[in-house]
Formats: sequence, structure tokens, C-alpha cells
Amino acid sequence: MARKKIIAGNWKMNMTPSEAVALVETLKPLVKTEEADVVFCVPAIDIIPVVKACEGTNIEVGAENMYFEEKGAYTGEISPNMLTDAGVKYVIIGHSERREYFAETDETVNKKVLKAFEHGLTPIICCGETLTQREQGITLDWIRKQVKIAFQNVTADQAKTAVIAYEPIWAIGTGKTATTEQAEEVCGAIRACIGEIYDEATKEAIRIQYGGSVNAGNAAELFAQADIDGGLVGGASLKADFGKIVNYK
Ligand SMILES: O=C[C@H](O)COP(=O)(O)O
Repeated sequence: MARKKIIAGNWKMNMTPSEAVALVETLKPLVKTEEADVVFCVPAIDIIPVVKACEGTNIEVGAENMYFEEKGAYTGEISPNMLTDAGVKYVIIGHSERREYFAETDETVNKKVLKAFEHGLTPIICCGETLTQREQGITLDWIRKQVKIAFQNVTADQAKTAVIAYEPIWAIGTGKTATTEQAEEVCGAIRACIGEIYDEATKEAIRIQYGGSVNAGNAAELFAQADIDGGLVGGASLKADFGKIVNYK
């Protein structure tokens, strides 16, 4: 089954609201395509102006995080309703930076994934191993554990629409990309794991991205792999190069 590619930029903690709008204006003509879904995941404060700036384009807007409660005394957090009301369609969940600096766990990731589905948001669920784990030979066990917990109580119909981003932590922002073989091996293992949890149809439908130093030079080879359905792009999503990544063919 042919899965539509999904290429998402993760702007991380970069771009003030006015810088964000200027970047959208630069990227708009460069990321035009019908062949892939294009998503800009932006800081919370940039969401409203970026949604407005993206009106009438092929770009969908995503958040970089979300809380798993509906509302209440959670100072500083953003609820799913706030995101959908602002026009957000996707939300990154469990990025390794959130796990490392903000104490996110597989369990909170699962709660957020369930809440995102409840509100019609498509989660981009991140997983990935450290360099030490890779060297210890436990990469696939580690990733399988992350995926299994993230998908607890998620239905097959929901899982079919989810996006998983495989991001080896040692490749994030380091300029050190996983080889296509390494990336494909893990993305294939993730797909097999989804097949074990659910069924063949879900395994074939779910989209799996690679993330970690994706750039205009390596995107085509990575995205040509059988189990890689696009990318979650950090640094290179803030530059005109993102247009080349989106139109990688
Ligand atoms: O979410 C994106 C990743 O963390 C990759 O970041 P990077 O492309 O700057 O390595």
C-alpha cells in the first residue's frame, strides 16, 4: 500500500511570533507539493499567527507539546482544546528533548497520545535510543518498549492515523545522521511491532518518520526506504533548505 509521505518541521524553541510569520512567508512557495503532507510544528506562542499565515496553503500546523488534562490548575500548560480551537492538526508527543529536560515518561506519552486522539489531533509520537543504548545492542528492545507503552489502549483505527517519529538521540542536532540501513532497520522494526500489537492493515497504514540531522542532501535516500514515510526535521526546517527536503524527489 502506498502511504503518503509526511514531512514535518520541528521548529523547537526558535522563532518569535514575527520571525515565525516571516519564515512561513519564505517557505510557503518552497514547500508546495501534493505528494506529501507538510507540517510546521511551532512553539505555542507562534501557533495563532502561523495558522493565519498558512491559510490557503498546503501547510498544516502542529504543536510541539500538549498536556493530557482537559483544563484546570496546570500553570504553563496547553490543553488539547486550546490547540484544536487555534487550528492545530498535529502534535509532537514525547520528543527526546521533552523526555530529557522535562521528565516526560512513556506513561505520560501514552496519556498524551490518548488525549490527542480524543480531540482529533494527530500525534507525532517520538521514540529513539541513546548512543550508549545503541552500543549496548539494545536499540530494538528499547524502541519496542517505547512504542508498546505509547500505544496502550489506542484502538487500531486510531493507530492507523498516527505518526511515529524514530529519532536516534545521538543523531539529533549533531550533524550525525543514522545510515539509511540503521534508520530503515529501526523503522521496519517499529512497523513490525505495530503489526504485533494490531494487525496487518494497521501495520501498513501507520506512517513512520525518521528524524535526526535530516538535510537537503540525505532526505531523498532516507525517504526512499520502504518503511520510512518522511521526516521530522529540526535545524533544516528553519531554512529555505526545507523546501528541498519537502520536494526531495
Ligand atoms: O524533531 C526533530 C529532531 O529532533 C531532529 O532535529 P535535527 O534535524 O536538528 O537533528
